[in-house]
Amino acid sequence: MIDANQYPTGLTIAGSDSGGGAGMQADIKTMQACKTYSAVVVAGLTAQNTLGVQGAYPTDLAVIDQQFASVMADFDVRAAKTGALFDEARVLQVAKNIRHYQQKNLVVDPVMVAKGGASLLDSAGIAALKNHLLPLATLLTPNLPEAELLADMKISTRDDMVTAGQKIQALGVPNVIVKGGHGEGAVIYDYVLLENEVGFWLEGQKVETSSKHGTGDTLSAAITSFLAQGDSLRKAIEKGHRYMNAIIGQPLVIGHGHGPLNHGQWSDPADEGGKDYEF
Ligand SMILES: Nc1ncnc2c1ncn2[C@@H]1O[C@H](COP(=O)(O)OP(=O)(O)O)[C@@H](O)[C@H]1O
Ligand SMILES: Cc1ncc(COP(=O)(O)OP(=O)(O)O)c(N)n1
Repeated sequence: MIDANQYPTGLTIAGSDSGGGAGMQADIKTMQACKTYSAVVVAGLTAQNTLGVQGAYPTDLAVIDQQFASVMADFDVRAAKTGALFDEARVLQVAKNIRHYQQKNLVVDPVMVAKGGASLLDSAGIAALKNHLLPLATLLTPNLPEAELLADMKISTRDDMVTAGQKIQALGVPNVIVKGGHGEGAVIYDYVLLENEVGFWLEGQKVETSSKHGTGDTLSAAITSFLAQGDSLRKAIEKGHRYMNAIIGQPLVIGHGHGPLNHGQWSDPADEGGKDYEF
């Protein structure tokens, strides 16, 4: 028998991707692969596939409240993450609930634009995220375009990534990863800046694949999983990065556009053991 201590609960507060590759579907698959149970607050529905987003339908505000109430009444949510939140009203409603339930270990993935170019957060939503959600976050995980917008600067070099990370931290979030997946070159560098620590780099060989829909969701969900399991933030980030590197090299060729990741099942080779179960 596996109980809530061995298989802790993480929460994803995100949009649904009907194509199954990104959004809450990527989060649920990631958490399952990383051995964390996932509860969900659906912030909106998208009609989406590997070719793009055909429609986006934010959830009623009262329904967001009700989902939070249901989840929080029954589960011990040890870590949570946010994904696509669509607009100012959804961001404010989520922030209100995070405050109300005093949710700790909050990873905010400031999802703004899908790979196909569709907007998943309008400009008032970006301002609300910056002013109301970011101060509640344990960790913010912008990609390069999101970091450029939040830090209000162009990012062309690794030095720029460092400066952007510092500027974003100064906005009021203690810990930041500036993800380098959109960068040039054979190696991808993610810059990690943790509270009271010197920044460091996580490196990975760039995998040339069209199957990388949902990479950002997956990384943030993996980190959330490991936080739920009680790992330190640094360890959770390092394990999340190892998980990403392991799965991105096993692409699924499904659909006709940006294919999904193959989330699979994963055991961290660096783990000393004791966290593996028979399924
Ligand atoms: N082609 C790739 N090969 C290896 N790792 C990648 C690749 N693309 C992205 N990653 C990794 O996936 C994670 C998400 O990065 P990124 O793609 O920048 O986020 P987003 O999906 O939010 O745009 C990062 O850890 C990054 O290093
Ligand atoms: C519903 C929904 N949420 C988030 C995203 C974007 O996810 P991301 O991990 O940034 O992946 P890409 O879309 O950039 O591949 C999404 N598309 N849909």
